[in-house]
Amino acid sequence: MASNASITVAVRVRPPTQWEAGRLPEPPAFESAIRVDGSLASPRKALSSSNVREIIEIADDRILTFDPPDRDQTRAFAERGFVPPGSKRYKDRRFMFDRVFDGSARQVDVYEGTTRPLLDGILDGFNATVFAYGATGCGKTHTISGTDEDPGIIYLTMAELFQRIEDRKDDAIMEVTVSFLEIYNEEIRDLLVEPGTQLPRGGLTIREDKSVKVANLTELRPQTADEVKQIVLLGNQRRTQSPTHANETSSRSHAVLQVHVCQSPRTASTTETRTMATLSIIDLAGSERASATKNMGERMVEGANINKSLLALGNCINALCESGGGTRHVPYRNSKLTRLLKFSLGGNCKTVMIVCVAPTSLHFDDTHNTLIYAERATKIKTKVVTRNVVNVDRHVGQYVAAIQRLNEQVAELKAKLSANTSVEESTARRRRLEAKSELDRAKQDIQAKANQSQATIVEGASCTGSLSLAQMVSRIVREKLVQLESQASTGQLPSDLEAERSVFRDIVAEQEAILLPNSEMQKQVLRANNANSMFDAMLRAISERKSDRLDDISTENLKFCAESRRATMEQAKAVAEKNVYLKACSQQIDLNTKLAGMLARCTTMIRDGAATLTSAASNSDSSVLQETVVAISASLNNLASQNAVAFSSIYGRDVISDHVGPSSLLSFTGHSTTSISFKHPVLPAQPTRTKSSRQSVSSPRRTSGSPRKVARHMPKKTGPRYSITQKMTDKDKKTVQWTDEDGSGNPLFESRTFAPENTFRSQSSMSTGAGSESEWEDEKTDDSVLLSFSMPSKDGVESRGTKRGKNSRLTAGSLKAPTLSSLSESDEIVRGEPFTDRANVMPEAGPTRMLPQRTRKASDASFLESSRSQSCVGPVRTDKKNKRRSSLATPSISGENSKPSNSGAGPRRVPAAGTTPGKKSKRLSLTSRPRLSSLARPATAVKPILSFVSPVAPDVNGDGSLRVSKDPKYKALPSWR
Ligand SMILES: Nc1ncnc2c1ncn2[C@@H]1O[C@H](COP(=O)(O)OP(=O)(O)OP(=O)(O)O)[C@@H](O)[C@H]1O
Repeated sequence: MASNASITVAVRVRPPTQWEAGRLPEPPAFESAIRVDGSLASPRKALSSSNVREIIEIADDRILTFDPPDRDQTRAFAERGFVPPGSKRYKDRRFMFDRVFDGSARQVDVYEGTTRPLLDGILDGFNATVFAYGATGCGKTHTISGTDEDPGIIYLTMAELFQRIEDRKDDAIMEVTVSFLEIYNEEIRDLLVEPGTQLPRGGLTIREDKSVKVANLTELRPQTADEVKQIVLLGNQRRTQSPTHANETSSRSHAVLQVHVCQSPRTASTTETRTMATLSIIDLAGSERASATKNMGERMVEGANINKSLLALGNCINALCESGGGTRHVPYRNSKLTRLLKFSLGGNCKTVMIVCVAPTSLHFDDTHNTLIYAERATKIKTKVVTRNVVNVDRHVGQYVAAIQRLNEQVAELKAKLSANTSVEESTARRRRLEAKSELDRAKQDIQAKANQSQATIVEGASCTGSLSLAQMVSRIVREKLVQLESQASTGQLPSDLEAERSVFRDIVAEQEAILLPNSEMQKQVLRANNANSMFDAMLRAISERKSDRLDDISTENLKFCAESRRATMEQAKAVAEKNVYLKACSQQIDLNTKLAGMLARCTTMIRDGAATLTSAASNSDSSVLQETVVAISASLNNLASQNAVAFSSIYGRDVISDHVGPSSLLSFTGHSTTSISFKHPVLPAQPTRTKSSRQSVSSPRRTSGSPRKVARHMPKKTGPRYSITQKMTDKDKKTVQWTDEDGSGNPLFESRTFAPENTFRSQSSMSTGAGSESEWEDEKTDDSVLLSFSMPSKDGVESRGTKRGKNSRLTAGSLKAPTLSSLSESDEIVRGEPFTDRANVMPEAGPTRMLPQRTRKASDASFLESSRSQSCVGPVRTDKKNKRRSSLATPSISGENSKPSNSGAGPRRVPAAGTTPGKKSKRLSLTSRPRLSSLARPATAVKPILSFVSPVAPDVNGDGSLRVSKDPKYKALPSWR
């Protein structure tokens, strides 16, 4: 491969030095000095005393004009006087070079315009030389070496060379060696010899073969451009420099930096093609005129040698120009410099000559000579440049080295590969870790949101269940109410039905209040729906979010996680709703159980009351009284029989016991009806069965001074009432009403709890058929039971007569409800309290109170607590609730109207939150109020609504059975009316 080339000549005009700049005239110094008429114009400004002027005018990047005409004619006249026409006042010579750089050119501009194009050749095996030529102090050293802060061509060239070697290192093995010498007084000196070593610093000889080499020259192998820069700076320090008149740091020698680049391709062929190239960068000493430098002595000798070598260089250049690359003799051997540059000037080399000139007239002649010198160099025609390629046939012995090298190469490539693999692995691992942490973060977000929302959502589900129950209660009661309303439209209702209607209206109103859109429960459901929607949206957002950090598996994982969390939430909602229904069922069963016992006891007491009245009537002298009492007695018997029939049809057992003993009325001190609660799923304990407990029918005695709110919940008109055990007071408004009245011939069992102040809880209780704790907290202690009966038809009674005559035991196992066997009264047994001691006590204030007042014991209070705690209806209870419970339980023990049987027992009274200790709580009561009007109303066939009964057999013998009386008097069923 060959390349046509001649010497590239570039001119760099240095900027004026500070000293020069101070003597240059400020442009424009004068206006036009010659007038149109030829006379001189008077100068406006005083002429500068200095004769310094710029003598280089740069036309473009290739052309400059030396000593151009001065535009200031006045000044020209002042400087040079009159010039006859035809004679030339200025040199005004134009030079054209390959590149011209003005004073503002930067180092990198010069590098890119001169040396950089040589690099391609160097790496392709072409020799190249760059030398700076010029008069002393014109900027050669500055251009070639530069300073540490503003490095010159050497540093910039080496930096790019090493960069290109780095880029090619996969294809070729490249070696760079550097030598640095100076030619001082025709002596070659090694600038890289460390002082104190055995190596000779000077006196080196040139060996010329196909190339020119300096023997015993130190060669260094720098790896970076910075190392080369340090080498050059070090060499420059060792270079001979002396201050001269022209330059404070004048180089008194020619400095030659040679960079040898040898490269061999990474192949394993039998022949190896090596390319070698040498880049020589030469900083010549400055030419100087002895007269100008005023050098004496050693300096003058130096200058003479410098001039001699430069003259030899000029002669060589002249010879090269004249020969045109031909055979004319070129006197290379006249100086060490030309010998060294032999192949750079006329040989196989690309050469760049950087000519440095000063810009001012102070260096007029030097600049002129230099430009002429440089112009001549442009005419040098070098030979065709060829690559320095050596094909080395490998000797057998070299194969070992080649194999060794290849092995090293393989190892190197393996290392690279494994490095790449490990990089890929580490990248993959990092991405996995990032994905995992992102996934964990997303899961935590989901969990946090679930934790945040779950309580609200689950509570909403409970409220939804409660609303469903309220709807059901509302619908059922409304059906009954519609029947009553239609019956009322045909005529005035009897008082018991009127009361029932009023109660139903209240129930419906309460239930519908719950169902109103702005009710608390509906609001809670709304809140829960909102929370649920937000939760769903959040899950959607998280599971569908796009993240660069998440890989496919993590994305799927996140989706599954979100679905799983959604399913978990749905399950929690379903469980909450189910629990509402389960507790409602449990309460219903509990309620039925207790009401069954109450019915049995009341029926027995009615029977006993009828017998007592009959006996009393026989002793009376008044026939009217006798007749009345007998009639009442007959009605009571009829009522008892009817109840027994109803009981039998409901529970499948006869309620009448054949037990003969003292009258239940006489022994009655209260019964366990106080334990009836529409809210308590926990069954009362098994009582110790006694006659009195079996036969007593009494309304609960009020033991606490808590206020009654029942007045407003009571039927507005309940008609005439009479109490079996007491006279009703105004406060006794809370009732449970049993009626057989629906006209369908079915016994109707209705329970009623009147609304407490907390509508929500009241309605919830109604929806479940059981009162809330707050509603029923007093009913166990002080409320009577309102019983309303219809007189059965005689046929109806007789049709059941045969059954009534039998002894029958009502046992847990014989009851219909399959869940009854799970119920027990063990707590009563454990407590050892007689059944009659339980809290179905009568209001002590009643004037008609027949039996001693009994109070509830602590066990009743604890039962109250335990029962209340199991209420599942309504919002989650708070501390307020707990305090209230305490306050509710205690009055039954320590109320001012009660006499605790065990003063040491019972819970401590704690004032309810929101109420003052002395404030009466608003609670409902269970009252037992048989009504004459109800008794007198003709009965229709009754059918129980409730089919579940408790295993608790109320008022039974110790074995739990209930015996039916065979007393024939019960068969006489006179109508009350
Ligand atoms: N292009 C330039 N820009 C700024 N300063 C320059 C430039 N060229 C030269 N100089 C300054 O001019 C002064 C002389 O320069 P330099 O030493 O490079 O000249 P020289 O040609 O090497 O002289 P000699 O032949 O005597 O060694 C130095 O102080 C240098 O910093």
